[in-house]
Amino acid sequence: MSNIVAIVGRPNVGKSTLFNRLVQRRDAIVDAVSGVTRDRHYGKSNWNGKEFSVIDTGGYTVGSDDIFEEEIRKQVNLAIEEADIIVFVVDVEEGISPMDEEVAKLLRKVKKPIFMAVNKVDNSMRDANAVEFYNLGLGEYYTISSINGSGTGELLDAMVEEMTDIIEEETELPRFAVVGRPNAGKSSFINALIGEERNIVTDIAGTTRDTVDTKYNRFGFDFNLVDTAGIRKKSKVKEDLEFYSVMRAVKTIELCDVAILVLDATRGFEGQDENIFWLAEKNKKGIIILVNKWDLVEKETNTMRDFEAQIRREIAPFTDVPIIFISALTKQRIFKAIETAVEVYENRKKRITTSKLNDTMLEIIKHNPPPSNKGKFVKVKYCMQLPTPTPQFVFFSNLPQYVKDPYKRYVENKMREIFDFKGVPIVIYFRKK
Ligand SMILES: Nc1nc2c(ncn2[C@@H]2O[C@H](COP(=O)(O)OP(=O)(O)OP(=O)(O)O)[C@@H](O)[C@H]2O)c(=O)[nH]1
Ligand SMILES: Nc1nc2c(ncn2[C@@H]2O[C@H](COP(=O)(O)OP(=O)(O)OP(=O)(O)O)[C@@H](O)[C@H]2O)c(=O)[nH]1
Repeated sequence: MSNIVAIVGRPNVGKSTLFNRLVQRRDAIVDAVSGVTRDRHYGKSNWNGKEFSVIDTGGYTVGSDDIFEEEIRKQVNLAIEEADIIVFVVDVEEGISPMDEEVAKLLRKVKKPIFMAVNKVDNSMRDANAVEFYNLGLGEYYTISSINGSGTGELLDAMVEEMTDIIEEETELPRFAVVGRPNAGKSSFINALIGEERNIVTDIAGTTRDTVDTKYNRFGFDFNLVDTAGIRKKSKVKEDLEFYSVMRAVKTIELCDVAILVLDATRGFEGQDENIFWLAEKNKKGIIILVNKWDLVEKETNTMRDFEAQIRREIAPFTDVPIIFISALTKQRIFKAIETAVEVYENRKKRITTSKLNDTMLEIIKHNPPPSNKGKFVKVKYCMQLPTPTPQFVFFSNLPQYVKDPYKRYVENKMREIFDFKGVPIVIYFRKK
């Protein structure tokens, strides 16, 4: 099950501004904790308790004006195929343009929920001007101002009505998603792992979702690969669209337990790799990094160590993620890769008993308590793991509001040292008791 919202529309109508507003709250928190630079085009958000991903198609249009139209048409078609909800943004200042009409024509045929957002309605004077958008034949519209936020709450209320509660289905087998930028070697890795589909045991067609999990047994491990069919069957048209690869990554990450991020060793760890990494982290999925095409790298002393150090700098403070140097071509360390993915899967399911957690963590906190604030001392009384699919811990204390991020990170690092959550995002809350 996924809730993927795609924002479409012609350039300059305010898609990015709306995107920022839709993902802001959640991203702001994530940024503060991890010190990550925010990715512009996709993010994770929630509203009224529903979680969803938002993709801004706008940022992907490159090139001159005359190829814009074709690009936008492709993006709208992909959004129609792949997203769960589409927000079509139009601009009240400009009124209906021929491009809007084109997009509306594509959207009129679609069965998925479509929300037309008439943007730049910054004041009620402009409400009346929005009426002309009825002519696009998409029915009701929402008047919003992405800049000052008015109307966006109503839009979100209506959108989440169409969303499902994402409940992580308990499966017996680990679900792995192989993600990475185009040409990193994802298909080659999958082929090296499973050998041209010869080892398919069963195809489990998702009943409530439009992707396919395929069950494999390799090297003695049972696992599902999420949507390998989708990765391999893609058409030529889709291949060169960055938006397409992002869409697939967003989708398969939502459906997996562990994201296997494939990098191209000859290119390093770059922007798009980082974006996918943090997307998996925000989705609280297990992560392993495979540095592929290692056969092509000139090995001198410390090449591997330096490469690894560079990646760890980029992913700080979530640094205990397994990094494995592989070659899909020569099949070097393919076994190690899958073995590690299974380990991360187990780490993510790990349950620490309340007594063990309190015995170890309260002792550590006693020796190094949170800094006092305005002469008041924070006392942590007890802690427990929450019954969530991914490790989350709550520490009860008298003054939780005084516990700041650096201290939370300290606690997280201690927990990682003691309990081994390699490759797994963990969340720590301080609550009042
Ligand atoms: N008055 C007003 N201006 C807005 C509003 N939302 C966006 N804008 C302005 O419209 C311009 C375009 O906004 P963007 O968010 O970059 O538009 P976009 O659709 O993402 O554009 P592309 O990235 O080119 O596809 C910017 O100058 C924004 O400040 C709004 O609600 N009211
Ligand atoms: N030398 C070397 N080449 C590799 C390796 N893995 C993949 N390649 C080559 O890299 C190119 C891209 O590999 P693919 O497996 O198609 O990459 P992909 O990530 O699936 O690419 P997309 O389908 O575009 O997303 C192909 O030419 C592969 O032969 C490797 O370990 N070593």
